Parts: sequence; structure tokens; C-alpha cells
Amino acid sequence: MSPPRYYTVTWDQLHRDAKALAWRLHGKGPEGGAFKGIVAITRGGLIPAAIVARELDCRLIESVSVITYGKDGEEQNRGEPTVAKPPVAAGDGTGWLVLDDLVDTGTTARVVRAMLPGAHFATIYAKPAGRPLVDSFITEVSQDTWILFPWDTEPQFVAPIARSAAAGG
Ligand SMILES: O=P(O)(O)OC[C@H]1O[C@H](OP(=O)(O)OP(=O)(O)O)[C@H](O)[C@@H]1O
Ligand code: HPA
Ligand SMILES: [Mg+2]
Repeated sequence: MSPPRYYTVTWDQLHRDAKALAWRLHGKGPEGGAFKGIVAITRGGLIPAAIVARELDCRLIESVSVITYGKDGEEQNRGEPTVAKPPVAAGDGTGWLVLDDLVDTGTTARVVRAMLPGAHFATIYAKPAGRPLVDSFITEVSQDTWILFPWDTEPQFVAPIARSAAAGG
């Protein structure tokens, strides 16, 4: 079943929220200093990771690829996750920052946390079911809200109110 609500995120808003996350993470590395490096959870974590890395002056970026295929052709009805590429450079994660765009059910975060138990785990957005799995986040949305990211959407023509009202819309 599709969730009834959408939360649309523009490029501008994503940049602002990622910078807000960088402010929150500043000084949260080992002994109150910088993180050793960033692990981006592909693909959604790649752009937040680039923005946060720029703000925190972090140049060492690792990635972890977790693939959870949609079941029955439905993006929102997801199956079991598989790790297509482990974050080898990050060891057990101690001193590292892990970044993703959001945590929803927590399935992805659980898999990555098991590989990197020592890392600080951060997302820009969080839903209640996944929130306990992240150390830092910026904005919480309800579980039945689907976040529309700018890379998944495009602006399109919308009929004027008068015309859509006349059509009964
Ligand atoms: O908490 P969860 O229920 O695991 O959902 C959150 C994950 O889902 C999305 O990734 P997705 O698996 O769609 O892949 P993508 O990042 O490659 O688009 C999102 O980027 C998170 O990684
Ligand atoms: O709310 C969401 N939006 C986009 N991708 C997602 N993957 C899991 N939850 C979401
Ligand atoms: Mg993802």
C-alpha cells in the first residue's frame, strides 16, 4: 500500500539541511575532533556525504553499497538487503562518520551498523521506526510520509485551479 503523504525536498532545501547536519556533526569525531573519514551509503547517501565532507573538510571517503530491491515491482515494498560492496577502508568504523539521506524502517542502517559498530551514524531525515538507529539527524517525518528527493523528481506543468476545478479536480 502506498503512503498517503509526500514530503518534497528541493535541491536548495537538501543543501540547507545537509549543512545543518554538518554543523551538528562538527567536533563529534574522536576526542571531540574531526572524523577519520566518511562512509557514504550508496546511492542516497552520496550527495549528503559530498556536502558534509566539504563542510567538515574531510577528504577520505569510503562507500558501502546496500541493495534492497523493491518487491512486486513496488519501490515502497522492499525485500531483503544485500551488501554489494563492503566499506573496507573503515575497519570497524571507529572514528568514522556514516552518512545516508534517510532512515525509514532501519533495515539499511541495521546492516551497516553491524559492519561498522564503532562509527557515528547520521542521516538528514528520519522516520520513527529507524530513528533509534541513528546518532544524529536533522528532520523527522511521520512513518507514513514518503520523502521525495530532488534526484527522484522533476518540476512539471500543473493546470490552473479554475481549470482543474471545472474538470471536477
Ligand atoms: O531504513 P530503510 O527502510 O532501509 O530505508 C532507507 C534507505 O532506503 C533508501 O535507499 P534505497 O535502498 O532505496 O537505495 P538507493 O539509496 O540506492 O536509492 C534510502 O537512501 C536509505 O538508504
Ligand atoms: O521516504 C522515502 N523516500 C525515498 N526513498 C526511500 N527509501 C525508503 N524510504 C524512502
Ligand atoms: Mg539508500
